[in-house]
Amino acid sequence: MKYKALVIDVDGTITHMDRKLSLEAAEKLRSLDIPVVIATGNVLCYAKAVAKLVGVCCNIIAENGGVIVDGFDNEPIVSDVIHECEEAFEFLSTKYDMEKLDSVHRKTEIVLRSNFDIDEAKELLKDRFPGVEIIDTHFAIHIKSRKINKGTGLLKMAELMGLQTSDFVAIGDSVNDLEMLEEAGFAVAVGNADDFLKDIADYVSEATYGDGTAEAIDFLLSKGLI
Ligand SMILES: O=C(O)COP(=O)(O)O
Ligand SMILES: [Mg+2]
Repeated sequence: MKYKALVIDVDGTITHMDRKLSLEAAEKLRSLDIPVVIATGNVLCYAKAVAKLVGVCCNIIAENGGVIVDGFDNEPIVSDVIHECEEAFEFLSTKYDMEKLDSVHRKTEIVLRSNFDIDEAKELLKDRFPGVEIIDTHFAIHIKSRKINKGTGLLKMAELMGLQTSDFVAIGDSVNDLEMLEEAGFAVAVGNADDFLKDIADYVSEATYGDGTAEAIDFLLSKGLI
């Protein structure tokens, strides 16, 4: 089977831990003759810049599926899920000294500096705010709605592109990629990925970060899968 598109995470998958872009991964993505969708927990404007500079513009799943756009100048689809996240944040702010990140551009979730006990916060939210989850991507802490994730984002993006989610290869590194990899037709975890992601992947790269993405793309090309 030849997959028709690729959906790829950004931080930890085409960037290193210091968030510097892997030029090798960018080169590989840019050279593909199938559409490449950027899927990230970052905000839309950041994801658009990534897509433009990497040269894979511009089908984007931003804010972990909360914001979706299929074209640089098209109107984004923004999920109306911020309210419960805000309420959960206000509640946690009575317990911890919390710092919001990227709040000016964020429309569907709240991202925080990792300076509080996340496991304790998860317990505090569990019964009070069942519709909200806290996830740690190793790059930031997200208070997000359980209604959306990169998997629901991929479902919507596939519809917009006239494809099935099974037509996609998905590549990721962290907890916020799990649903996307489960939804796609072929799942790739880079070498630095969390173990639970490697457990469900069809291919696990030896190499890490962008080198892992480059390795996976070479593998997929060598097998005629893309
Ligand atoms: O936004 C984050 O926390 C991580 O970003 P990513 O989804 O591109 O890895
Ligand atoms: Mg990531």
